Order: sequence, then structure tokens, then C-alpha cells
Amino acid sequence: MSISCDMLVFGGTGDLALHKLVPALYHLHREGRLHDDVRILALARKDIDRNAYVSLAERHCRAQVARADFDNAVWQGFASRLDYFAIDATQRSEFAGLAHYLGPAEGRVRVHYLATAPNLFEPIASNLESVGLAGENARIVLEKPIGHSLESARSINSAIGQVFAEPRIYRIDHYLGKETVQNLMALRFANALFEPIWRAAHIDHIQITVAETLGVENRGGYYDHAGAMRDMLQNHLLQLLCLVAMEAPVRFDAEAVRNEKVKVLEALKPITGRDVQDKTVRGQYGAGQVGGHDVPAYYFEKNIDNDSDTETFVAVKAEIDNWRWAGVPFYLRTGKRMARKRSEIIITFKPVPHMLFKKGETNRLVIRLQPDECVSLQLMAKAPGKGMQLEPVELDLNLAHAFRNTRRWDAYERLLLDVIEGDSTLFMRRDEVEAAWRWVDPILNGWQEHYRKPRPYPAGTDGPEQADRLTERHGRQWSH
Ligand SMILES: NC(=O)C1=CN([C@@H]2O[C@H](COP(=O)(O)OP(=O)(O)OC[C@H]3O[C@@H](n4cnc5c(N)ncnc54)[C@H](OP(=O)(O)O)[C@@H]3O)[C@@H](O)[C@H]2O)C=CC1
Ligand SMILES: O=C1O[C@H](COP(=O)(O)O)[C@@H](O)[C@H](O)[C@H]1O
Repeated sequence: MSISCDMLVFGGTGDLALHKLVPALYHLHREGRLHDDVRILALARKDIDRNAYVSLAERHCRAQVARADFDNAVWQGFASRLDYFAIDATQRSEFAGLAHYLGPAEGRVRVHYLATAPNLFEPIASNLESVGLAGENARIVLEKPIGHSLESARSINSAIGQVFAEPRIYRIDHYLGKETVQNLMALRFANALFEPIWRAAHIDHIQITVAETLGVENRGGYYDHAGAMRDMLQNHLLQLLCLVAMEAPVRFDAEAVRNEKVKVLEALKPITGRDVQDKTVRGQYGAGQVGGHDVPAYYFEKNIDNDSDTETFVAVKAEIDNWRWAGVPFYLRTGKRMARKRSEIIITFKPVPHMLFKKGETNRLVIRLQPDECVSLQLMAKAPGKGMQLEPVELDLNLAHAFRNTRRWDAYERLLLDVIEGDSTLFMRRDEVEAAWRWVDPILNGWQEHYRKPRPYPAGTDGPEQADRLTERHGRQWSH
């Protein structure tokens, strides 16, 4: 399907637009997935002309795209789709000029991608409406996090909902666009093998880790008001948890998939008041070494208050109160400046009911999203030689090898194409986002009252030692 479209990127000079969106659109262009008529318009306040924007975009694109995939002639073709429009998106009066620039839609889809801070979502939507740019052919894409609490998320959702009907709102969570995340659904719902054992009777616990080696980079101003809970756990990690825990949807379409995810979020056991001291761990990185380089403490990073209490690490023991998952802890953790970059889901099965051999470990299914994409099942096998010496062996499905002739798409490529094509299966519905905040809000409130100071951890480690106690208290261990 190839659809004629105007793609407006508000925040077009920002980090997200230049590092992710422009390179993703370049790839889509390069692979011939964009209709010849697709125009891309970057918008921000900065007073620059088209040429200056194209040079800026080219510089970033060259840095992000693999050398073998960057071609000057292809770039020229892509650049001819690009333009820049300087606008202060809070100023309604400036939108008349935008409508004039765009001209009549004439059957084109209009995608308004808000790669801006969430406080601009409401004014942009209402300003677009005021000049007729929010009609039936228009879609709006909202970046996460949607708000900073349940109340603010509701307020944003209501304001956007006044202008755009729910099916035309695309709340993006780029983790849902990652190849292995979708493979998780394929694994669960296209293989008969797993369903019978995918439940409390056979699973001991589940770990979801998203560890980054990066610090806050240039995003201190935003991050210091967000922290790891709002930046990562409220969205990416809870989405992963939903995909692991949800029931099979009746169809693979937007409503059916999202209905099942909401049920999981609604079944999360609340963590309130002093519970936060037992079931959560907050951390903040201090100075340390990452990849052999010295890195500063969080409170010395750019735009961070030096007495900041913002967490750069969070670990939570989550529980799902339903038949399938009663009694199975889901240990979630995410952090910046950790020992190594990895995103993985580990399902640890229960031990066999009666062990015949001296040594036996439990089976584990590892679904790795980053840095490599693979699914691996740890089984016990007999080591060669005399006697029944058992050793764990891995049954590996390396997705990059299995599909070695296919380029791996970046999450934003898939999601941008889905928006253009009008498929919201991999986007979050309003009730989903609000259900996630409904669970997260009491934790944030509990922290205010009972857990203000994050635990320090040296950069380049697996987080504060208190995180180990979260699992060890119940006889489990984080994977290292
Ligand atoms: N960066 C990332 O990796 C990710 C970011 N996000 C989310 O994406 C959003 C954008 O993040 P990021 O790109 O990092 O932010 P940046 O601060 O880098 O970019 C913000 C952009 O908004 C523009 N802008 C600010 N105020 C206005 C205004 N009044 N009118 C028009 N344009 C304006 C800025 O340009 P100018 O100042 O010239 O107007 C700039 O282009 C945030 O919600 C963030 O949480 C989500 C996932 C990952
Ligand atoms: O949404 C965000 O995600 C990135 C991590 O994304 P990944 O695809 O590199 O795993 C994170 O660095 C950023 O703080 C957060 O806003």
C-alpha cells in the first residue's frame, strides 16, 4: 500500500526528529515504500530556511544510517520531499500561514507528528483545528510520555479527543515497533508449544530488563522532571509486560490486541503507601566508568539540579491479580549508565517436580530485544562422557541470522509507515495509557512520602544493591 501524504513533524529540529524520524523516513524512501507524493515538513521555532534544514537533516542522517545504506543520489531524492516551516506552535495566529503553505489536502492523508514536549500537544491540536488542518484526513501522533500523571494524561487525552477522534490518534511507544517485540506475539500465538505452560502453574517468575549505558545526554531538562519511572517504566516496560501476560486476542487487529493489554494493566496489583519500600527500588547514578571511560555523576550532568532526587534507575516487583498469573512476580528494572546495554525478557520456569539427577537448573526462555535480537531456550542436557552430568545448553534462534538477507527495520520505520497506512495495532489506546498511569501514580505518590532519596549506584554497574534484595528476598536472582 502506498499512500499520498503530508507528514508534518512538529519539533523537527529536536533530538527525536533528527536522530530517529528523519533516518526512518529516509529508509522508507530508499526502499520505495513512500508514495511519490509524500511531502515531509519539519516545523520548529528556529529561524532557518529550507537549505539549512536539509543540511542539518543530512548531517544527522549520515551519522545514523549505516554507511552502506547512505547513497548521495537517494539522499537527493529524499531531500526533494523535505521542507522546513518556522512556527511557534503555541501561537494560533501563525497557523494560518501553515494552512496556506500546505494548500488543500485533495485526498492526501495529513499526519501531524508531535515530536515535542507534551505541554505543546493541546495547543498544537487546537491550533491545527482552528485553521481546518484537523479534518477527517488528519492523524495526530503523540510521543510518550503522555503527561506526567494520570490527571495530566487525562487532560491531554481529553483535549486531543476534542479535536481528533480516537481512531485518528496514534500514541506511539517505539518499543512496540521493535522486531523482537512483535516476535514475542508470534512466539506466543503462532506456536502451540508455549500456551499450555504459559501460566502460574509452570512459570516461577518473569524478569524484564531495559538497561542503557547512556546517561541523560542533552535531555537533562526533560529527564530531571521525568525520571526512569515516567520515561521508561510507565510506557515501554509496561507494554512489554502486557505482551508477555495478555490473553490471546481474538484477531490481530488494533481493538482486539489493545483490549487484551488493557485487561492486564487493570489487573496489576496496586503498590501504595509504604509498599513502595518493599516492592520498588529507586536509584541514581554516581560517577563511574562505562565502556572504559570515566563518566560524571547524574547531578553533574547538563541541566540537572545538583541536589536532584530524580531516579535514573527503577526496579519494581509487579504482580498480576488474575487466574493466569496469580503468585508469579514480574520483576521490572530499567536504568541509565548501567554496566551494559541490553533489553530482555526472561521467563523462568518452575523446577521439575522430582529431580532424578544431581544437578539441575530450571528452564529459561530469554527473549532479547537489544543489542542482538534473539530468542533462546535454556534446557538441561547431559554432558558427554561417563555419568549423568547435566549442563544447561541454549537452543538459540538468532533472528538476525535466521533472516540474514533482510535488513532489520528500525522501530520508527515500521510505526511511521503504520500511521501513514492507518494501522493503529502497535499504538496505545487512551484507556491503556490511563490504566498504566493509574498503576504508576500511587507508586510516585508513595515515593514522595516514604522514599524520597534514590539509592546511589556507581555508573557502569547493574544498579543499586537494594535491587538485588528485591529478588533475593524471594529466593530469586536478577540475570547478570
Ligand atoms: N529524544 C528521544 O530519544 C525521545 C524523545 N521522546 C519524546 O519526544 C518528544 C521530543 O523529544 P526531543 O526530541 O528529545 O526534544 P528536544 O528538546 O530535542 O526537541 C524539541 C523540539 O520542539 C521544538 N519546539 C519547542 N518549543 C516549540 C514551540 N513553541 N513551537 C514549535 N516548536 C517548538 C524545538 O525546536 P525550537 O526550540 O527551535 O522551537 C525542538 O525541535 C518528547 O515528548 C520526548 O519525551 C520519546 C522517545 C525518545
Ligand atoms: O523512550 C525512550 O527510549 C530511549 C531508549 O530507547 P532504545 O530504543 O534505545 O532502547 C531512552 O534512552 C530514552 O530516555 C527514552 O525517552
